[in-house]
Amino acid sequence: MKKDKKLNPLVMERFHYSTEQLIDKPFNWKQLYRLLNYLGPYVKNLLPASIITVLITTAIRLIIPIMIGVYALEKAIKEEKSISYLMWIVGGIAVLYVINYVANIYRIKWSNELGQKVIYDLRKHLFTHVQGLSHRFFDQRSAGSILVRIMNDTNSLQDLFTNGVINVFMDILMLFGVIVILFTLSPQLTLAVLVVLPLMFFISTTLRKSIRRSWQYMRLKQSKLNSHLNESIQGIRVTQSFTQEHENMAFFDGVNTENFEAWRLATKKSAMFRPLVDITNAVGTGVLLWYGAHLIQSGSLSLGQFVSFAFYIGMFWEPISRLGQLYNQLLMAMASSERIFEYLDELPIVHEKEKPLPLGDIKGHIQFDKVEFSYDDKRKALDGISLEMLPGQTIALVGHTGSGKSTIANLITRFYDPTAGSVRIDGKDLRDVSLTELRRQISVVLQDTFIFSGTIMENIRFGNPAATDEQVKAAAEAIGADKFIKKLPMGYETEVEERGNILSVGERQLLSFARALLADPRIIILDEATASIDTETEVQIQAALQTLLKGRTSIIIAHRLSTIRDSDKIFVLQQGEIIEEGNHDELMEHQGEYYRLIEAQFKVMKAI
Ligand SMILES: Nc1ncnc2c1ncn2[C@@H]1O[C@H](COP(=O)(O)OP(=O)(O)OP(=O)(O)O)[C@@H](O)[C@H]1O
Repeated sequence: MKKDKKLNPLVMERFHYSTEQLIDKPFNWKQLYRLLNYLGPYVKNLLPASIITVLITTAIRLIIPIMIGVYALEKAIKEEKSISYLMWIVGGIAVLYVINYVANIYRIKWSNELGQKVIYDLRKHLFTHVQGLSHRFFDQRSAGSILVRIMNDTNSLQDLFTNGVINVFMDILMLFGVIVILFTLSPQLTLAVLVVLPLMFFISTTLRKSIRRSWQYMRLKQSKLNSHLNESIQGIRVTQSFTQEHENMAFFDGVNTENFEAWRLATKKSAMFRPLVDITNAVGTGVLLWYGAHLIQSGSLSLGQFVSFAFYIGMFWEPISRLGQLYNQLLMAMASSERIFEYLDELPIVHEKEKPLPLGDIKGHIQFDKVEFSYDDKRKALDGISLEMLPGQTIALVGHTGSGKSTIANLITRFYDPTAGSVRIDGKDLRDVSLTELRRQISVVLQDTFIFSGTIMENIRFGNPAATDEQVKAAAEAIGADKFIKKLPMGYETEVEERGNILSVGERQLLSFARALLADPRIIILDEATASIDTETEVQIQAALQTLLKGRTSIIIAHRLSTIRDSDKIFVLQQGEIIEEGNHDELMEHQGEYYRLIEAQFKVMKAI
């Protein structure tokens, strides 16, 4: 890279990426058993079918060398000198090859299907499980790291299930068959040739271990590269506005080089493996020829037996080499499955009782009774909150940043349970009622509206999947969102990307209001956007709010004076405690914290 600008080393230190550790765990039988349980649904169809094809192909491969060496060469040609005998054997071999061909096609088809299905099940299980986990789980992890486990870790198990399980069976069978046949043909020659076995063993274990480590190391570098790339693209706007492209590029260059070097080392080591195995084979073949010739001369081995023997020796190394590879594959799979099972063993902290109370249609009466809550068991986010919100009331929560407003909203939707005290809706403790029934009747409109990839129509329909197009449009009209939607190139059918980048902040807000209106909840929680929007949009949003909040218990984390002033009750929070409550006029008269907050807001507005 051209060094056209001097880099500040301090800036380079800002790049921190937590990468997974190199895992070189010992073999864990319990975990393997748990993993193999995923084969359960296939023990009656795909698994036995694949095993039968393996049995057929292995048996045929074991029979053919005997037919060539002992029967064709020795019996038909040397002893009987009969062409028709030879033709029968050749015909038999041809038939066996055809059967082998067909069985192989099905072996590959079925074992691949088995592998794919197991991974499909595992990924589905993992995704379903992760989706049901509590907010705390997602607080502690980045979306990227969760993605890696659901995709990469399950992928790395695919090979094990596609080839590993079936091949191990085939290889063990083959090895066993070959050894028995070799000893039957000539025990002396077998022992002589097997002197290279320790050499083979040494290469397999030592070199393979080192190869595996270098591939793992390469993956770590790759994951660092991925993280940097991910962050760079996600934050590209900020990078460009602070002109940090040069630093980004320099770091990228560094990681890219590291990745390249790691890859080069890994391929270099891998390339050494095959020639070393070939050398061992060559030594084995040398011993075979030299000692075999000696045995033939002394009359203790026939030529036909020798030929068959040579075939079998060729077949002997293949399963050994593959079993070594499988062992590596298993260790890698152990590392991945450990990460997968760690997620699967994670239980939702907030979970429904076995027999939850039916909630029915709620009125929207909310009570907090001496509620305490902490996210991390260290700092209290809520400290003894008691409050009441009556059905249909509009409640404003105000206070400095970090005072606990969003936490109150999180407890009403039961994303977390209180550490002490209780939250009740219509007199029922939230821990006793059905979670689905509860959340179905509450809508949350967040400051940063999440737009899903799809059309505008689909995004609004997210509030109520059963709604018709007309109902969606009616909701958008009631909120006043239809004006901007109609101006879009395809109207309601305009595609928006995941983050809704083509929409402005105000438009996204209106879209989320329409979504919430369509859900028609009894309780609505609204985190007002702090971003300043133009007066016209402000007026539009105020009107939309009136439609949205009418007849529902509404909790607003309020920033706009107009919302605060119109609300039935205001709770002022400070460090997790309610320090004042009342309506706007009462609190202004009191001249306490609320008064100071409003004064400060006025000063800011005047300054603007
Ligand atoms: N997921 C979390 N994990 C750990 N601590 C958290 C988490 N969310 C919030 N907190 C902490 O809990 C406290 C209360 O946060 P909360 O989000 O309720 O404040 P807030 O009043 O809504 O603030 P803001 O107006 O900035 O949104 C803060 O000290 C915050 O740092």
